[in-house]
Amino acid sequence: MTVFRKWTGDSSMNRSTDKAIAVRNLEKRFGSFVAVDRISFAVQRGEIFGFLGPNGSGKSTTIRMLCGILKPTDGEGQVAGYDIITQPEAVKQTIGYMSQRFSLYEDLTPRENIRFYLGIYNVPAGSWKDRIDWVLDLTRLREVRNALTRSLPPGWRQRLALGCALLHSPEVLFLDEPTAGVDPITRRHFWDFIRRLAMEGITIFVTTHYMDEARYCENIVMLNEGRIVAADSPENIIQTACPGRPGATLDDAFVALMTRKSGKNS
Ligand SMILES: Nc1ncnc2c1ncn2[C@@H]1O[C@H](COP(=O)(O)OP(=O)(O)OP(=O)(O)O)[C@@H](O)[C@H]1O
Repeated sequence: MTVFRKWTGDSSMNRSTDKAIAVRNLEKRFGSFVAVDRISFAVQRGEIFGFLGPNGSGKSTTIRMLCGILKPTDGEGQVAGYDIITQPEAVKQTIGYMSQRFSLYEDLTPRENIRFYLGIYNVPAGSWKDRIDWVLDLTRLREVRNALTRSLPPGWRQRLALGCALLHSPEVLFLDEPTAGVDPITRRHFWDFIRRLAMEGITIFVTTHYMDEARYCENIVMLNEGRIVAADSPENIIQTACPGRPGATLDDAFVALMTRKSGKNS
C-alpha cells in the first residue's frame, strides 16, 4: 500500500521548493536568555534529518519556530517553501507534527481522535470517510477503532499519533522524540515506516536521544546550548569528532561534542 496518498492536488502555489527546510541565523531569546543562537541549516526534500542535542539545548524551541507556532526574535526560515514568519498558517497546513506525548485525547477512541484531527487540519468533509479508512489500515488499528485510546499499549498509541499527523498529507513531518517510552521492536517498526515515508518524498525532521536511531538519518545537526556544534552525515560527524578512533560510535561523537563547553549562558 502506498503510505502517502494525497487528498488534494494543490501544489500549484508559487513557492521555492528545492529545499524542504532552510533557516538562516535563526534566533530565539526568552528575555536575556538565548535559547536558539543564530543557527543556519538546510534540509533537502525527502531527506531524513536528525536534530540532536542534550536536554535544554533548544531542539523543541527550534521545532516550534519551524512549525509556525513560535515567532523567532531574529533570522529567517522557510518550511516547504513558506516563510515561517510571514506565512505561519500556510506552514501549519503543510506540515505534520508528532511529539513524544503523542497529543492524543486519551478519553476518545482512535476513530474519534482521527475525526478530531481531520477537523484541525481542515481536510474537506467529503474526504473524511476515505481518510479514516486509509489511516485505520495504515496504522493497523481498525479492530480497536472504537476502544478507548487510553487502553491501548504505547506502541499502538504511537501508531495512532503518527497516523493523525499524516491525515492531511503533509510535505514535512516533524517528530519530536517520537520513540520515547516504546520498546525496541516497536521502535524498529516505527523506523521502517519512517523510511518508507521518506522514500515517498516526505521530509522527516526528527529529534531523538537514541543514537542508534540517529544512524538512520542521512544528515544530522547537533545542538549544544542553542548553537550548532556539528552538521554533517553521521559517519562524517563520528570521524571529525573522534579522530584516530576507528571503533567510535555516534554516541562517542555526541559525548565528545557536548562536553566541549562553550561557556555560553553560564
Ligand atoms: N517559554 C520559555 N520561556 C523561557 N525559557 C524557555 C521557554 N521555552 C524554553 N525555554 C528554555 O530554552 C531552553 C531550550 O529549551 P528546549 O525545550 O528548546 O530544549 P530541548 O533541546 O527541546 O530539550 P529537551 O530535550 O529536554 O526537550 C531551555 O533552557 C528552556 O528552559
